[in-house]
Amino acid sequence: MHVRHFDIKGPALILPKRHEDARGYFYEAFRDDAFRQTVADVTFVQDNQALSKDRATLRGLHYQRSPAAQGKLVRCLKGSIFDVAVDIRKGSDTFGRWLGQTLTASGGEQLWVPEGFAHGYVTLEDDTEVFYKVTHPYSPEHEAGIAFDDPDISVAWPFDPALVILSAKDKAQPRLAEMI
Ligand SMILES: Cc1cn([C@H]2C[C@H](O)[C@@H](COP(=O)(O)OP(=O)(O)O[C@H]3O[C@@H](C)C(=O)[C@@H](O)[C@H]3O)O2)c(=O)[nH]c1=O
Repeated sequence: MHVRHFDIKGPALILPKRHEDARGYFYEAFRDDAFRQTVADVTFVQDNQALSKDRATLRGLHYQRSPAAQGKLVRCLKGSIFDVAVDIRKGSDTFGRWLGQTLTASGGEQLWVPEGFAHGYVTLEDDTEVFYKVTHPYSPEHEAGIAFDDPDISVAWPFDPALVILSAKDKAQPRLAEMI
């Protein structure tokens, strides 16, 4: 697998090596030893899968508070997304900055979003399925969110913010400044 890093320290883009033949392809979608050595020495404890029926469905920006903070390893099983991580690590040089990456089922790219980041994505196609591994179990009492359109963060989402499809919860998320 090939690993790329970003200006914001911590997150990584993972490009698994695909073996193609006449039948199709084979690849190691996740390998614990390689991940620990080249990306992060973490243990994944839960796998999540989400289907979004419509293009422009936006989920986020979400995180779990300490001591239930989660690292997330995100990929697309069907369709494609624009996946976003926002640095909310207190004292970080890049606090409040975001990075975005297109993840496609056809390309197999994976984004590693460590603890200390809020995470969100928007679907680029109808019937998009997202799969992600997390390093801490779901804990509703530690769930938190930030408005996807917080002007202090200014994520360049690939859709008009007025046109995205949101959950009731995500329509009412606070701004990052209100969280501190
Ligand atoms: C996240 C989660 C939700 N649920 C339940 C709660 C609720 O009834 C239903 C849907 O939950 P949500 O509306 O929070 O789903 P969703 O908006 O897809 O939330 C997810 O968004 C992305 C961006 C993330 O990064 C994830 O960590 C998670 O927060 O699923 C679980 O049972 N386990 C879980 O781990």
